Amino acid sequence: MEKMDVEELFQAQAHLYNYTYSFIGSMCLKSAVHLGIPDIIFKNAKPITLPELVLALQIQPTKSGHVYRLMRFLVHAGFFATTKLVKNDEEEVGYDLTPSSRLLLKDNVPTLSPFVRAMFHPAIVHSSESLAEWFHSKEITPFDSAFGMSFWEYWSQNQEFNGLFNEAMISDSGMVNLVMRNCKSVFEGLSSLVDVGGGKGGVGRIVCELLPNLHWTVLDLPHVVENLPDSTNLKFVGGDMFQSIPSADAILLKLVLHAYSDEESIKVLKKCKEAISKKGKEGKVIIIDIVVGEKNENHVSTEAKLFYDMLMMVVVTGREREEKEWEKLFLEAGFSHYKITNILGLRSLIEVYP
Ligand SMILES: C[S@@+](CC[C@H](N)C(=O)[O-])C[C@H]1O[C@@H](n2cnc3c(N)ncnc32)[C@H](O)[C@@H]1O
Repeated sequence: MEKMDVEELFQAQAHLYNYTYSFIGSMCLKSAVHLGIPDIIFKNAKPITLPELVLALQIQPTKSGHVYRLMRFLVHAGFFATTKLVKNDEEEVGYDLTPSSRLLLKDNVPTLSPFVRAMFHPAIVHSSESLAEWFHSKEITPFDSAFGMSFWEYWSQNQEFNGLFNEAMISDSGMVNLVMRNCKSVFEGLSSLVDVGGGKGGVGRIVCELLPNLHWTVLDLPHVVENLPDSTNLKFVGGDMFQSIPSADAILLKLVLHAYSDEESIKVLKKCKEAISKKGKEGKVIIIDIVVGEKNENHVSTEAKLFYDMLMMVVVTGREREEKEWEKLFLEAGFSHYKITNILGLRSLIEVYP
């Protein structure tokens, strides 16, 4: 065989093995979160040596040697960095945080620790294992095949899952909320808005503080909004977006439509159009969600968006859409034009007009 062909084959082998073993990478990340390694390093206030880390972990003494191997992998994967430390004239390696592991600090704002924990829930991991069989089955999603009910039914019936996922959604959406203040102009001039599937009202609190004259209503499923107290211009309503949406100048759908099929999304968008047309004037729908294939994407962000799409395929009926696919939904729901702005990291802001 030619030298070049062999090199290419070995490179292909490495590529294949990397994806075959990426679940081991996920489990190493899970271990780091469950063992609390990011918080231990943060509390140390300076790079931590291996013996210090082992001591702080309070693990079985026989496992100490394996911590080095776990850290070597996680350093390679970019979750920790190493620096050289000199102690008693001896050189030692110190482990430090990287921007990715800073996002895993429990008490930091923002933190993605609850999000990462929830994604490792056995219900998610287990349902993704039946993806291949699902292509042959008549079940709507691999999650339905695995649990005999939809993800939404499982969420409402399982107390632990409900708590874990609500926290996960709050932490994921906290990343978008970081730059929500920069979106003030999108909400200016509106006197009322319904935040459909608005969860615990995270965005509402931020925007209402900036625009005290804007009346913000969160519409979400009754079990999500029960017992949430209203404030001056923020109120919570339990309901079902497929049944009815209160009228307002604008509707916000943040991280909602990607969890639903095209048919379901068109149904919701039609209800939104009715809701913004009731007052005699036509308002707008504001969508915050992933747009796949945007100009400013790099390899890492494209991969994250495509992973999200696979997750939507495993657990719900939704999908991550390219601009053309979004446009098709808007036109079918009776809207005439839209504008996409990309200032929210993995998510984009789409303003849709009747
Ligand atoms: C991914 S979360 C997004 C929450 C919030 N918009 C945010 O960005 O943090 C999706 C939300 O849609 C809500 N939801 C799902 N089905 C719904 C329905 N039929 N009617 C109203 N809300 C619904 C869920 O309860 C959940 O709070």
